[in-house]
Amino acid sequence: MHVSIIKIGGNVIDFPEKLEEFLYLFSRFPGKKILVHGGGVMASKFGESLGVMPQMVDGRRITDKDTLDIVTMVYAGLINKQIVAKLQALKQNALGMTGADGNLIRAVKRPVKTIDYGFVGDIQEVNTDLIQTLLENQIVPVVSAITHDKNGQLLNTNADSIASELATSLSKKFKVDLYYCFNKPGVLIDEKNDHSIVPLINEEIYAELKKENVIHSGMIPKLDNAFAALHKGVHHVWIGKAENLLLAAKGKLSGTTIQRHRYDLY
Ligand SMILES: Nc1ncnc2c1ncn2[C@@H]1O[C@H](COP(=O)(O)OP(=O)(O)O)[C@@H](O)[C@H]1O
Ligand SMILES: CC(=O)N[C@@H](CCC(=O)OP(=O)(O)O)C(=O)O
Repeated sequence: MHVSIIKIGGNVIDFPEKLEEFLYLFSRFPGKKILVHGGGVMASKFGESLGVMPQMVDGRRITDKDTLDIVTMVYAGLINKQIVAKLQALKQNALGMTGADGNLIRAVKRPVKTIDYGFVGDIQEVNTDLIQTLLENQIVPVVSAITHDKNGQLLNTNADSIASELATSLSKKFKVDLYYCFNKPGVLIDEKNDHSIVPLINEEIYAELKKENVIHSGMIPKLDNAFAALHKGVHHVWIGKAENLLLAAKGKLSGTTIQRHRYDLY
């Protein structure tokens, strides 16, 4: 089986017409597929409206008890169910899940080192048998950024990490491609210039661009997750604009392809 894992970020989800367009393209995406979604932008706005201010460190949300309740309501509730309903309308048999549903993703609360992230989960195990059963029955899993520790505690886990870990675990059984869709057309040399796409990136280029601060903030965990997935057996990793998803599926260069080393050939 060939499985595609497609991740959509909060900057697209927050714009209803962009989300609608993306979900239409996702519904046309060929083969077995899983949708992983974040929703960080909406969670921050919703939290602020309730007086809970967002606190991010290295692209990760510090998640206290109130924040955990908010992200659970926003990711596992509102966003997940809206996406599922829209995909059902597009004739996709979507099934919305958190990591707790069917014990899909077990995580541990991140140990406190220099920073206490609170209820943030690091993924330990993925129930690949469950995913296989769903995919074999033509069901499209829609996975939100909430995991659990199997002792009754929900945890907040970055959606890029969920996509990477799902891809890595499934790659032990299947050929897996990973697509990170966001609001820019790929990794850019100049963030303000959509034409400055880096078509291929390897760890050497990544290190240089990071040093020069060309790559920063949310793009760092995204690329770390992308390289980790490639190292652990994922076949192909792509980063690009949500609206270019189908071009990417056809192998047309429309965003950034991640390569392990300088001389890897895709
Ligand atoms: N070199 C770069 N090219 C493109 N985006 C970059 C770059 N460096 C940093 N970024 C930032 O990374 C962000 C994407 O990360 P993030 O906000 O976590 O994505 P998502 O929308 O998937 O959650 C972009 O919106 C952009 O502001
Ligand atoms: C621990 C942690 O940082 N969790 C993320 C999960 C959501 C997410 O990743 O959303 P985007 O893909 O839209 O950024 C957060 O709460 O922001």
